[in-house]
Amino acid sequence: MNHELKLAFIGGGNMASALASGLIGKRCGADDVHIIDVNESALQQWREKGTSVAAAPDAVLSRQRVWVFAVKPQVMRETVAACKPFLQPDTLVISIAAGISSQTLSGWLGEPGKPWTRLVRCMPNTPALIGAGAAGLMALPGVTDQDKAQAQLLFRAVGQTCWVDSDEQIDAVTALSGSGPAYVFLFLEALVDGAVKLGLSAEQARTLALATLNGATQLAALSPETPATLRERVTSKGGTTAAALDIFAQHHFADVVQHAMQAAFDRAAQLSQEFSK
Ligand SMILES: NC(=O)C1=CN([C@@H]2O[C@H](COP(=O)(O)OP(=O)(O)OC[C@H]3O[C@@H](n4cnc5c(N)ncnc54)[C@H](OP(=O)(O)O)[C@@H]3O)[C@@H](O)[C@H]2O)C=CC1
Ligand SMILES: O=C(O)[C@@H]1CCC=N1
Repeated sequence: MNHELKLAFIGGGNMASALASGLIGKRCGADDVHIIDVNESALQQWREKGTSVAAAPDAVLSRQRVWVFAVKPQVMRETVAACKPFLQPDTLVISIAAGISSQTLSGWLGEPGKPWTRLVRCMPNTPALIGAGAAGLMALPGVTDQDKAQAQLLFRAVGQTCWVDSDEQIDAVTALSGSGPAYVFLFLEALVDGAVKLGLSAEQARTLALATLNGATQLAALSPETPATLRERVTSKGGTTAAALDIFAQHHFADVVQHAMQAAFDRAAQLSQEFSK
């Protein structure tokens, strides 16, 4: 275990919990992690995990080499301002907030005319909770190779990572894998409800629907064939799958998915505009 990794989460909610649960015991000890959160019940849960906690930024932050900002975008500016007095020249700052651009963040963290560029913007997702996350990362010029390796190590501990080059691409990652688990859960709910309407019990439906999503995605990941070919293999001419896929096509399923992703992407850009003022 790497006890060199001294980590702070500023905001200890859903996403910080998902990340920390993969990291503690694997990349660092609980006592290497410091949590700042305004919510007393969240802090109590962290105390039980063995981390140090504080209700407001404190001097412990100065000793934590990596800071992960994990508060909602709406409170990010005031949170950054409160933490800023504890920044050290070698602090690696990581933000996981949706829709706050690296330029805006580096302005908030830096001084007039001297933006803070030791900054990684990251978009993770909640399956990190079980080590099956997907995260896009982007680094500003002040990030050293060692910092990059450190950030990569952090998020690799809880899933797959992918470096991207721009804030726009982070917004695209947000629309795909950041928000994506919610799309999959929606599809799962629809499959289960559909199966119950067709006469299966909720338990039977859940077991088979989960196994189908899991099996199909594993097959797509392991097979050299494209998803389109794998889909065709399921689809017998004049058979049941063709009947179902006809309905998806009539309702423009692919368009609906792409419109939904565009809305997530646009919302990220809109947040980014709002918070750059
Ligand atoms: N949830 C997800 O799937 C993903 C979320 N993200 C990003 O992660 C960030 C956090 O999201 P999520 O974990 O879902 O949010 P949560 O609301 O679960 O967690 C945020 C935590 O921060 C606390 N908090 C509020 N204000 C402050 C403050 N000033 N200082 C310290 N802590 C504060 C909140 O307390 P209280 O509840 O009392 O306000 C809460 O405990 C967001 O920016 C989001 O865009 C990124 C990828 C995926
Ligand atoms: O819904 C949101 O804004 C956050 C970002 C990605 C997932 N949850």
